[in-house]
Amino acid sequence: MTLFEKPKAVEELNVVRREPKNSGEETILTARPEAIAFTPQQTALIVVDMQNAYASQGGYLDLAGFDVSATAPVIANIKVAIAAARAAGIKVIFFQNGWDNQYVEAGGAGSPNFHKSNALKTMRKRPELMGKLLAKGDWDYDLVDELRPQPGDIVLPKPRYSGFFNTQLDSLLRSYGIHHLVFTGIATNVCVESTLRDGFFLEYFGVVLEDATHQAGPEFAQKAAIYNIETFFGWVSSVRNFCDAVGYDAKQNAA
Ligand SMILES: C/C(=C/NC(N)=O)C(=O)O
Repeated sequence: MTLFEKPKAVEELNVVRREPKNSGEETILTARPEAIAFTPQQTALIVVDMQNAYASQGGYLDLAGFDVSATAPVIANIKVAIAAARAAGIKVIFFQNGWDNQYVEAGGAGSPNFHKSNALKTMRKRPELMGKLLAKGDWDYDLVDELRPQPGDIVLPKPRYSGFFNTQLDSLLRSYGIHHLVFTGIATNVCVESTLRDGFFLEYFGVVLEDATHQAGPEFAQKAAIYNIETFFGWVSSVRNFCDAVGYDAKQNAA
């Protein structure tokens, strides 16, 4: 079997294929509600906001009262997905959410972000945290140690939940000829879903690897986001299926 040959099990299934057809060698990702075909050269792996703020104890979500105790397996799964993407020639794009340490980019009281951001609200309650939560240059803003960008990866700062808002994402994807986006990161129900939705409106095919994501809030928020994506905006798959699709043996590469 060559690297991107279709596995027998999915050959017979209903497969979503973009038209005009992808120009490179195609592979098929097992997903819900149906399998989806993509070419690695026209696909990006999007790593959403894997910062201490969202994934570490003592980071913003934790301080704001959200449960981050189950993020370690998510980090480990994202690490595998990143390695598989790099090995297959899939562009890896990291997002970092946040603002300058004076919070000018967060918007003032004229911005809904000022009123809805739980980071900003937490800092208004606890002024000693001002200049720390989601502030560029602080530990909270940094990507977690386990997920470090490498040469060839792209790192994009973003000031709001959607990765398409006020960033270079759309123009970068267009210049690379990328139209399939594979999503990982935190939080499924906020920045992952917002970015995937905006991508849908811009004609990008979005797939979320559900075991490489984690919600902000109760478990029903994860279930609802996954339901929305699977039913209305895109496709849902797993890190294992992604590795299989690109011919990456996670076990062998872990050794
Ligand atoms: C709640 C929240 C989520 N961000 C994200 N990266 O999904 C926030 O930024 O306040």
